[in-house]
Amino acid sequence: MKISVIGAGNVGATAANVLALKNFADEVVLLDIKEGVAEGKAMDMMQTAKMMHIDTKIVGITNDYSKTENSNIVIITSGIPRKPGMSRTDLIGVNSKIVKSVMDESLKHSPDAIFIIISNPVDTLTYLALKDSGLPRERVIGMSGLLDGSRFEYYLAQAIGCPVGDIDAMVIGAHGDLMVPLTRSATYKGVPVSEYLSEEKLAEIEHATQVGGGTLTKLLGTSAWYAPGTTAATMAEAIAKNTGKTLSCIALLDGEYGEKDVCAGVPVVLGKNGIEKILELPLSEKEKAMFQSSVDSAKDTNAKLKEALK
Ligand SMILES: NC(=O)C1=CN([C@@H]2O[C@H](COP(=O)(O)OP(=O)(O)OC[C@H]3O[C@@H](n4cnc5c(N)ncnc54)[C@H](O)[C@@H]3O)[C@@H](O)[C@H]2O)C=CC1
Ligand SMILES: O=C([O-])CC(=O)C(=O)O
Repeated sequence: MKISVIGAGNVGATAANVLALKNFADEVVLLDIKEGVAEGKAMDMMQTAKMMHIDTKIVGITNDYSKTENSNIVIITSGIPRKPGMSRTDLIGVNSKIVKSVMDESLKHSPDAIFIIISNPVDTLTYLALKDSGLPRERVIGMSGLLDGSRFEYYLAQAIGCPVGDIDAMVIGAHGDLMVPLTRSATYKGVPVSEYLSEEKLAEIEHATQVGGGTLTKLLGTSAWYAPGTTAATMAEAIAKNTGKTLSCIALLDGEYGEKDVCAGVPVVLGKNGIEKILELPLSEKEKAMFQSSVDSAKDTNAKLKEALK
């Protein structure tokens, strides 16, 4: 199993490190355009190998895609992150061009790879990567729902006062402030969280989840990386190990949830072919309306692509 991570910044380097710690890949290649940075980070990680029981070989490279040859999975994190006060959509001008060129180069060297897109605005850049490459939707997957769900679970666990591992909750929709935390089906040890938390508290948690990335951006001065990098590695693991786990991921919708020709977060069964299946949840009328508004926001961003790529 060979996995390439394009972009050796905060998210890319974290993804590579977590992949190495998970220890299931033969090789992880970290590539960046900044001279020496990927090499340095790979060397630094390799110097933890004995202490952390890592058998995976981590290779760093400056812009030489031949080293990514025949990757099974390519994770694209290249691009600029937002700063406090910016929206993810503000990144489209710079990042659409970067993702398009990185996708083209990666595909030349790894024609059979499954692609995980991270760069923002991620729903739209997943759509771009799909359309530009002409790959089937099974092989181009965006990362966000699992991350947003982890934030939702964190906030719920904080409020209930329990370990986060005892909470199960999911977020669907586009990766923006209109994302849809599925509170109705969120549980603490199988019991609806509404048994433990008031409507007001749950509304507060939903909002905190929706703006979770922005909150971290304000605190850090740039956007988050530990949970995003870990989420990317976890998606790659589900694909590489063919687990069939259902994770919320960004997929091209083709009639599911009444939507077509748009990428947004939905529950996806991940396996050796990438997207094995999209699960259609029985949403309430309120959830359906929220999902619709969220997907409409992704469509609005998609409409900016043509101009952005000029
Ligand atoms: N989908 C999601 O949920 C999340 C998405 N993101 C997005 O991920 C992206 C990366 O974020 P960070 O790692 O924090 O940024 P960063 O600035 O730390 O790293 C980005 C790296 O990409 C590299 N890069 C730029 N152009 C490149 C190219 N053409 N080829 C190869 N590498 C190139 C830069 O040199 C830099 O090292 C941002 O767009 C951010 O918004 C971040 C967190 C979560
Ligand atoms: O907030 C950002 O810009 C980065 C991101 O998508 C996240 O952490 O959710």
